[in-house]
Amino acid sequence: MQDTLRITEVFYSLQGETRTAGLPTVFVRLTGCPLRCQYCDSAYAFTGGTVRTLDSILEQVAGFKPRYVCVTGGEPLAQPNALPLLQRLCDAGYEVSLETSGALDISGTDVRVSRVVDLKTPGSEESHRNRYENIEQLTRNDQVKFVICSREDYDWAVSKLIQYNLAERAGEVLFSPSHHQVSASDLADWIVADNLPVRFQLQLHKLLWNDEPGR
Ligand SMILES: C[S@@+](CC[C@H](N)C(=O)[O-])C[C@H]1O[C@@H](n2cnc3c(N)ncnc32)[C@H](O)[C@@H]1O
Ligand SMILES: Nc1nc2[nH]cc(C(=O)O)c2c(=O)[nH]1
Ligand code: SF4
Ligand SMILES: [Mg+2]
Repeated sequence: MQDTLRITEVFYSLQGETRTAGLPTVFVRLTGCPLRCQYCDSAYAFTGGTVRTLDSILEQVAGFKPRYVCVTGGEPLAQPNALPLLQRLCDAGYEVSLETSGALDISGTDVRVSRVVDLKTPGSEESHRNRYENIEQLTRNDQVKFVICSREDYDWAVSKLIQYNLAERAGEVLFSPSHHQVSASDLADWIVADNLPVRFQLQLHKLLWNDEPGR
């Protein structure tokens, strides 16, 4: 029996988020997530999916001839075979990123992977799941993300930024508005007013394609 993963979709699009936003990227979306963030835009990946071998996933990715590959979900790290998938994608020469909730241990991932660790804010209703031990693992190749639902979430994110010295520890700190839950321009204004060392983000794929699955 070969190594398998449960997969919701594999698609080629423009990266909508993170430090590679705007660059053509293959997405591998793994099925299943132990969290239930109130804003989740990927709830269609909680169930269903297809069990596939690593070989078949690698072969499909190669068909797009990408430079960038993003492993997302669902929660990728909830499936043990996410780790060999990440390693094999790196071995194949792609620049690999991993989107993770930060609720599971990130320490087993290949060092070549840029881990995008979402620190869940109180407004997500899943902040009790944050695994703060992950912060010690972060390197300059990694990214930390806050999805902000309100001014209270913003203030919370600033307190974590300072408490854990995140701007020094990670290569990027990303502040993104929760889609339609906080004014994007208000969030931008708060960041400028506070002179924060963070990168403001909008989800480009929602502006371009209104959140269609597979984009
Ligand atoms: C769908 S999750 C999959 C990976 C992982 N489960 C996680 O939460 O990071 C990918 C990213 O989309 C973000 N996201 C989900 N719903 C969103 C929304 N409504 N607005 C903004 N970002 C959202 C998540 O916070 C996360 O950073
Ligand atoms: N275009 C595009 N960029 C993305 N970046 C992260 C995504 C995700 O769902 O994790 C995503 C997505 O679903 N689509
Ligand atoms: S952890 Fe990620 S996939 Fe899971 S519910 Fe939250 S945003 Fe959605
Ligand atoms: Mg998405």
